Amino acid sequence: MTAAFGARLAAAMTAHGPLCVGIDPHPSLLEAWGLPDDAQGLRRFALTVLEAVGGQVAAVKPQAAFFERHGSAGVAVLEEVVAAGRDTGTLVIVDAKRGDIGSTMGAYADAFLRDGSPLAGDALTVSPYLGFGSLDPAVDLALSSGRGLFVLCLTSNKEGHEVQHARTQDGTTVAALVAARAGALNAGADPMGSIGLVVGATVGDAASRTGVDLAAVNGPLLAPGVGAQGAGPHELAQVFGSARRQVLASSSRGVLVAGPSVAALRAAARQASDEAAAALS
Ligand SMILES: O=c1ccn([C@@H]2O[C@H](COP(=O)(O)O)[C@@H](O)[C@H]2O)c(=O)[nH]1
Repeated sequence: MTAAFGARLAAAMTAHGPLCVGIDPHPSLLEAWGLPDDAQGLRRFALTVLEAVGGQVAAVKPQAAFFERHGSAGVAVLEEVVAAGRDTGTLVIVDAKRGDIGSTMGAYADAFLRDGSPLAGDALTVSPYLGFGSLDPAVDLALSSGRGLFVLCLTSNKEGHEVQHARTQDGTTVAALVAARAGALNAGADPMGSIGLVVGATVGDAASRTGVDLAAVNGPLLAPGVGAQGAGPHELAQVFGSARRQVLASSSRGVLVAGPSVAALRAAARQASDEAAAALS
């Protein structure tokens, strides 16, 4: 039986530091790397990133959108990248941000979380904005298969507050509700549960302003926004306070601009990981 995702991630962060490298084959990066904007270019790009950081960082996070924009050929590359990432021993978080009514969510869960599915990594990003309970099929399958979820809570984009800071009739914010539901699923887990949140490293004091108790989530906190979106060590320390040990900082372009040299990519990832570790210690 596979160990729980939360325990596997905690061990990976202890071994390699608290960094997730995003695999985001932007057209502009493909061009900068001298690669074509097609499925072969994607494949070369993603496998180069894995050669550089596989076994060196806690996790990688392929962004599904950049593969899907190439249709079935791109999705086939994503499948290859998920398998190759897992073969390196590095945890693979598929950033597909799925969310739908429960019956359809069951199909997404089968695609991204079921043993044997070619798109199933170690964890999946999901959206709770059809109601947290709509995620139940994904929660059930993640927990029974040793996988994890990262539920969008306080996202790194400037528009996120329109929905996430909104208050329900009793004054609770939407973000606080999402965080409390994740925390309930992680209750009693040691060292931490498998139902994480996405909390951008760019959100400043939003957690305290929205009443989100990050430490009480007792699960991993995926923190995009490091690097290209402007957040760095100072912001990581500021945003996460006493929940620092749960944080997996995520950087895509901030590392990827160092390519296509494998050595330069590896060095950029090591520097980002060391900086995150220092900020979160
Ligand atoms: O709140 C969120 C949730 C997800 N993301 C994703 O992370 C990466 C960020 O890329 P950078 O190049 O490091 O800016 C990207 O795949 C986003 O879709 C996010 O940025 N914010």
